[in-house]
Amino acid sequence: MSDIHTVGVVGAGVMGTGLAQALAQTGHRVLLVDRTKEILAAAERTIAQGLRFGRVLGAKGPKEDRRTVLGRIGLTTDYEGFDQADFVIENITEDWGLKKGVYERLDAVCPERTVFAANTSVIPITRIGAATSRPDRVLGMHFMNPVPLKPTVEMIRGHHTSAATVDTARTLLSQLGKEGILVEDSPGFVTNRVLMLTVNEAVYLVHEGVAGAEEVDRIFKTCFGHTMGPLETADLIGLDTILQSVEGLYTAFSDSKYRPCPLLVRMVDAGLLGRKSGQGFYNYATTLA
Ligand SMILES: NC(=O)c1ccc[n+]([C@@H]2O[C@H](COP(=O)([O-])OP(=O)(O)OC[C@H]3O[C@@H](n4cnc5c(N)ncnc54)[C@H](O)[C@@H]3O)[C@@H](O)[C@H]2O)c1
Repeated sequence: MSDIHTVGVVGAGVMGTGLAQALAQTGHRVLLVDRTKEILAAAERTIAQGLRFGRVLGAKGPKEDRRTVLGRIGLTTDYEGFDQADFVIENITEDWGLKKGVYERLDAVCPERTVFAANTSVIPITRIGAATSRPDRVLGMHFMNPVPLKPTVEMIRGHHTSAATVDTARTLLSQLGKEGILVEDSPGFVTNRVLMLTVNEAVYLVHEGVAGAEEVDRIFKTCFGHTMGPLETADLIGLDTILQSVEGLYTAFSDSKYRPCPLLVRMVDAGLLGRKSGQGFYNYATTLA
């Protein structure tokens, strides 16, 4: 597979901005699409800020002027340029109804050769592939947050995903300076089947008054050597995404062990989404600017 040059990134939230930054920093032409110009403008500011700090923290790619890197990112609300996309990575809200509509649109606007990667948390890749006319060219690429700094990606093979598609995805990952670990399709894959259950159970501990958020996190960090506790991780991911993922697992497995904690539901209803809203289990008001 020859090099991948033009990459469409759908969704300019936490993951889409990180991906656009990582791709542009490694020389790719990026087409970033979201619903409104305002969201895209905010995404551009986040990426500019990420470029300022990312290099210090160890992001991949040659040292380049920030404007050169930002100049590789085209912003669009109507998929302009996607007829040139070699590869598309979808990162919209974890909602099957919304994602289905996006895949139908992508299928219509992208060339037949374009590979689609779903950066979903729990939705089965086989179901996503079936919403397109190219299920052999659809796979899961579950990036970790923050994308520019995380070296490993969980790759998921759907029922129809071809070996050539997996190879193409590996080519893109090597261009990004990342490595993939391939697993088979199942709701939540490996990462989120375990992580979402852990986070939800940690929220239950706070809900039941067994321990405060800080105590829960400190136990994981100091007893198990984790860099972050489960509730800090939840704040980083976004509590809305956690809730959508836990609900997705609950539905997929029809298993009550994935029942969402009422405190998680209440926090999402209250707009306490973690880092992205400035308040979750911890306060980030001073770090948002
Ligand atoms: N946050 C994480 O740590 C993480 C990690 C891995 C995977 N994921 C997955 O990545 C995806 C995105 O998560 P996120 O945290 O970036 O969410 P987010 O809420 O930060 O961003 C989602 C973006 O999708 C946009 N969007 C919604 N509907 C759209 C549509 N029809 N067309 C175009 N854009 C649309 C929203 O406007 C928003 O900007 C989800 O599927 C999530 O499960 C998240």
